[in-house]
Amino acid sequence: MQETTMHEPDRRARSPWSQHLEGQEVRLSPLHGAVDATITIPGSKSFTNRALLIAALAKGTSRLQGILQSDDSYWCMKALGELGVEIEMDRDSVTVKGNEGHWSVSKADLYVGAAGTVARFLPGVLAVGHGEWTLDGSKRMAERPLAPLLDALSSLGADIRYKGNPGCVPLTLHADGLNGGEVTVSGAVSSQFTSGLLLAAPYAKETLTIRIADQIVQRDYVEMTLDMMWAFGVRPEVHEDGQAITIQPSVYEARTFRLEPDVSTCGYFWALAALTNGRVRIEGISAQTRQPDIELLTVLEKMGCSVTHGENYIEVRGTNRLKGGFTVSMQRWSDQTLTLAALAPFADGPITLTDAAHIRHHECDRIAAMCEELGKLGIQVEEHADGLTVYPGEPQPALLDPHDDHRMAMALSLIGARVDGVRISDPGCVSKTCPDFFDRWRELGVGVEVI
Ligand SMILES: O=C(O)C1=C[C@@H](OP(=O)(O)O)[C@@H](O)[C@H](O)C1
Ligand SMILES: C=C(OP(=O)(O)O)C(=O)O
Repeated sequence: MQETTMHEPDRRARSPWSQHLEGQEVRLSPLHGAVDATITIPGSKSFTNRALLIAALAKGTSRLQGILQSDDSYWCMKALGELGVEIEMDRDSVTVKGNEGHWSVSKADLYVGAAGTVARFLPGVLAVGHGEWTLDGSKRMAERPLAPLLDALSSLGADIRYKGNPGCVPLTLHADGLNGGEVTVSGAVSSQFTSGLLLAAPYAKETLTIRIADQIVQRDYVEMTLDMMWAFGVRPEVHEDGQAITIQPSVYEARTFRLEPDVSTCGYFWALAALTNGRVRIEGISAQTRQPDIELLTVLEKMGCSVTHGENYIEVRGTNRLKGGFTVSMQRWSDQTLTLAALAPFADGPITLTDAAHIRHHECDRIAAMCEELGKLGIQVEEHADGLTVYPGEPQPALLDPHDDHRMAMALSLIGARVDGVRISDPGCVSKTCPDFFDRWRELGVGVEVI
């Protein structure tokens, strides 16, 4: 068996909440029989980091229940703590004492890890204050696009100097309040630029209108930001068919808030039911969620699974032969592209995933990385500029590289739950959003050995 060089993970970006930091690889062995479980999943990364930042900007003390404890939320809380925000944790609840954008520490070195939500949401939050902060992140973060957001903030008064690649971290941000007026931003590479401007917008000195130059990929995440702003008492006005949003100067009001489970994480567990002709019920989630990855359920149904929506749960039952032979646009919910790509070899026809060119800018180039790893398993794949086609096949034993990407590791683990001999290097990378993923996998009956 040919074994190629693995991508060197950036371990500095792993938080104290990570696990298997020293683990070289995880060896997976298939479930005996079908999964049959009722489980809960920790809070949504997207809700957690939005709620933390808004609570820090708010007037009063907020209580957030059901937060995610992972690398991405750790770096968010750490940065807020370094700005002088008081955050107290009690299991999965936090209280955050808001300071209305008056950061008490006006000079600090802040680190965002590998968290896109922190890298894209923190600059605006800083720009409303007065001070000078440096911002740095993981090696991959220094390659991920930030320029559309930073250019917009510069045009509103932030003074940003780049220490490495222009438009990327590391950088220094000097702020003396955010101006109002009008600003235009692109949503074609990431929805997070628009969300990052929106979160800060109520604290601009005057009314701010954000114009979106093009089509936002994964638009639901912007809607999630708007919902969260409403929940904390701010009223953004969306106009021009959604292409412009106006925010009056206003202040977030502290709230007590229970966060939803992370639907992106739920996806791996529902997919496990699909793959093993089993049953997985996840409690605490409903189809009414704003989280776009809920769309996975529609595709699982198309593949022959049955989905039951209860009062406070969603259950997936698998099938003994998954159906393929279709194309699906991943533009709105592209975090599940890798999940579907991992299920696809077990379907009865090829599956083509399209409209996801932006995921080449995520934790790794996810299209290229998935094609490479499926290739190592002997699966036929075609790489397209905006996606991939995966053909039915019989995965062969292989050592796989998650490319320092939590979703690559979790998606590839699905294959290890069905066929013998799948090994994945650097199992600790799952800590970006689900540090105990492999314990959960083991509890559901998958053989998991971390060495
Ligand atoms: O705003 C958010 O919480 C997110 C937006 C999406 O990113 P992009 O819009 O950058 O693709 C998504 O992939 C990410 O996991 C979370
Ligand atoms: C793209 C993702 O994360 P980020 O928030 O770092 O963009 C992801 O979690 O799949």
